[in-house]
Amino acid sequence: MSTFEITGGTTLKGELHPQGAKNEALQVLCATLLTSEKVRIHNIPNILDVNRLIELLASLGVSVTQEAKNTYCFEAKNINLEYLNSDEFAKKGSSLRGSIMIIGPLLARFGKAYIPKPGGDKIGRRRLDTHFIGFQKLGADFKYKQGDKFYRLEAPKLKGTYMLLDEASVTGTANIIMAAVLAEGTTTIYNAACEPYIQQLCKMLNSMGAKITGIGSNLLYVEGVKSLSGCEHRILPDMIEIGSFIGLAAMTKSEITIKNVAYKELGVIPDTFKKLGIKLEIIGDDIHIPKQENYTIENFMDGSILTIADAPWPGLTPDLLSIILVVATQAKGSVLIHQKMFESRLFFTDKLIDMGAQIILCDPHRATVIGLNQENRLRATKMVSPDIRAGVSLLIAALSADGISTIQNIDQIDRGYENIDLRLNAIGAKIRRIDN
Ligand SMILES: CC(=O)N[C@H]1[C@@H](OP(=O)(O)OP(=O)(O)OC[C@H]2O[C@@H](n3ccc(=O)[nH]c3=O)[C@H](O)[C@@H]2O)O[C@H](CO)[C@@H](O)[C@@H]1O
Ligand SMILES: C=C(OP(=O)(O)O)C(=O)O
Repeated sequence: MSTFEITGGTTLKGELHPQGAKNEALQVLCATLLTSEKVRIHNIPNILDVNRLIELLASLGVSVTQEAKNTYCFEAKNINLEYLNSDEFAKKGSSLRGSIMIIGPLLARFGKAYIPKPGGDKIGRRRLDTHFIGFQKLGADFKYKQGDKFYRLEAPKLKGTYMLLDEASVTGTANIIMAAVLAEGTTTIYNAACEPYIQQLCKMLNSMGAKITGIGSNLLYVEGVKSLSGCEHRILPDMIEIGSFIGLAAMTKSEITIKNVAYKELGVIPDTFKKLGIKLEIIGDDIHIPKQENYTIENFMDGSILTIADAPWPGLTPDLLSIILVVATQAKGSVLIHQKMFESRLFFTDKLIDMGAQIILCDPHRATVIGLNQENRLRATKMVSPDIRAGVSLLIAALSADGISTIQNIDQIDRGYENIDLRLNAIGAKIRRIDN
């Protein structure tokens, strides 16, 4: 496992270009399995999770051609379903969360799909009921034995139906949509997740000949078609990376411009950072964060302490809460961070407390942060990255801290951030990658 050694306390200055969105990439890559024709995808981020999924698709028989740095062409003409029974598949499939989304396309096109229990962040229980109940409603037979780490689904034919999802699961909605596009008849999905990731997937599928309406809402209609054709698709900039860069600028008192952010797709993210007192200027489609010596957290209108909580889209994505928490440690004022979705995502606050941050972890879901107003810098320390977003939050904390910090297990960061060390060093950061 590699390590980052970070010399903190330097101010950064310059432009950052966000990578393509990890969570969209994982969906649209799986969608390439739905057609035997060529699918060209632009702006694919060069990150561990995406590269692992591309490798998995190639092992399944998809022909993969890299045409430019972030552009690939996929052709799923000769799929080897036998691979699903191999030990190698069991290992590769369980190494990331996104692999779960090969089920919908495989089931729709080939009538069967097996998948090992997927990986991803260990941030609490991450159930998959929504996926499997959805497939069962479409007529699939689902087999899973407790202790067996494999899920098996078979369906000679999928039939459209009405379904009300028990929760607005992001990958669950994507999976069900990809199964429904080739089902017989119309599928209505209510309480669907509607993140830009899902909207992008639906637009891509429609460009392949699918008939999906209601895009952007939580009520989707999917009229099944007999087959899909190839297409060309461009992945949106990663909104979580954009949020991470805004937080980084504020914490390190840096002036940073984030280029081509697709501002319209960012939902409540910019306003949430503004509530922490961070100034953002929108110039064309760029976000410019001016150098700020201090930032003051707003209270609610009645004077009570601000709460920032996650919620299904268009609410605030849970993937930014760890970053918001770390940024609040140097703000003026207090805020309650409420992580409603995941139950183990706030434990990394112990590390921030070691560094001198004032945080009370009220319970696994809630933390109160009392900002230091940039008066006392955090202290450098040694830490291990527990998950992707905590990892980046700790990186931001270390960049703002006095002294030299180390973060181990940075594979967790590489899972979702493309060459983060090189990109930040280019604007003045001091991060050294040590390959162990
Ligand atoms: C590969 C991928 O795309 N991963 C994302 C995806 O994971 P993923 O699709 O796995 O997450 P889900 O949307 O299924 O659910 C995440 C968690 O939130 C809970 N939940 C979900 C919906 C809801 O209305 N209420 C609720 O409490 C679930 O029980 C679960 O514990 O969506 C998560 C939620 O945005 C993000 O953190 C992950 O980055
Ligand atoms: C939780 C995340 O990823 P995954 O679902 O891949 O574990 C994330 O991107 O913050």
